[in-house]
Amino acid sequence: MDGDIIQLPNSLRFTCLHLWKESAEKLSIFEATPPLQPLQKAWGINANVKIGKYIVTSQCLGTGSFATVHLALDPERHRQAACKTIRTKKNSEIGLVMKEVRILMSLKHPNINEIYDTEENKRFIHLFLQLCTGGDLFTYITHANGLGSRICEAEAKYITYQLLQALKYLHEKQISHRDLKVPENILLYCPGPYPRILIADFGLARPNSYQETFNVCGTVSYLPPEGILALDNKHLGYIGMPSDCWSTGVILYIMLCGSHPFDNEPHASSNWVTCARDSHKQGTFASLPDHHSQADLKVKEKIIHGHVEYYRDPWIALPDARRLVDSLLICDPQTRATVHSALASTWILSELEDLEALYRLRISSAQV
Ligand SMILES: Nc1ncnc2c1ncn2[C@@H]1O[C@H](COP(=O)(O)OP(=O)(O)OP(=O)(O)O)[C@@H](O)[C@H]1O
Repeated sequence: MDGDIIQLPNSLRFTCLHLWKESAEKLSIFEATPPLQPLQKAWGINANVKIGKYIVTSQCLGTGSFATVHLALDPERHRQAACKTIRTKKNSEIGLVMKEVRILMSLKHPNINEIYDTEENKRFIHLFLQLCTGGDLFTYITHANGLGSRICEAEAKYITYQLLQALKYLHEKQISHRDLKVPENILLYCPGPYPRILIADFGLARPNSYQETFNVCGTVSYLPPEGILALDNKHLGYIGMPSDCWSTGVILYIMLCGSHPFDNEPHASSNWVTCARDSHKQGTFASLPDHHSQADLKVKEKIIHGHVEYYRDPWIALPDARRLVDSLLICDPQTRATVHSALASTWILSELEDLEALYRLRISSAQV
């Protein structure tokens, strides 16, 4: 401890000095005073700060279009958390963020990122969330092993099973997520194979999701055909739950074959394109540069025609998986697979016992 003295008889006397490392030397996610980044300064978190009962560190875990997320510590419960900070300018924005909070607060599921607390001041809303240390699903798929930007069938099945469990829970509560995508919104609870996934970012989630909405939002390359049509025709609406099922089909396709079913041109980068007309995420779509709009147009066309190519590996060897992807990527939302029918697909049912056993062992037991 700082100040302790070790005295060795007839020998030297040592005084222990607790050395506080300069921030520039710290790199690990779990260290309390890591290097500063300009964004963090702009966001107002540039050193350890106390927000409510939490100590929010300057360690940035990630940034989205509307939020920045820092590592936080809860000294009362001796646990770490992720502090998602959203800058709010108008009262209406506060209302929309609080909508996300209310939805999250009403949810408790092993595959949904839990919210612990919120703190609010004039400029920011801070959401304290369950910490995920495994990164996002996209990074996992592209870096996990030597399969070249895809994962093995067994892992893809286990991840799909978890995703469907979370969606079943949400859809039974009449909530749709509407922004499921691999790059940011599916996080891994911790590193390692057969990861536990957590759905994050409920900023576009919608209650009463059996109702048609005219406010299209989400990421273009994950939107279903009816969402794309509604995006371009303001009088058209779409329903959130079938939209989540479509996105699940896209995610499953990506996991198994390592490319996007519709956004697969070499320079098509519409993956990042977020569009929304009904939330604090408003306006992004409108401000796209031209070349992105072009790439985006192609992706939109492919989605509307619902043409999925299965010409490459590994589809020949995976007929049941392909049938499930096909059923989730049906253009007509009325006949598209639901979460229940996806869970009852041959691909899932053929290994249900093993899936359930692994899920119970690694997830349900960890929740208790
Ligand atoms: N609970 C968490 N634990 C660890 N990291 C997280 C957590 N939540 C978010 N992050 C990181 O922060 C990043 C941004 O978070 P999030 O996607 O929620 O922000 P956003 O601005 O709402 O996103 P978007 O750009 O999709 O609108 C994520 O991509 C992820 O890397």
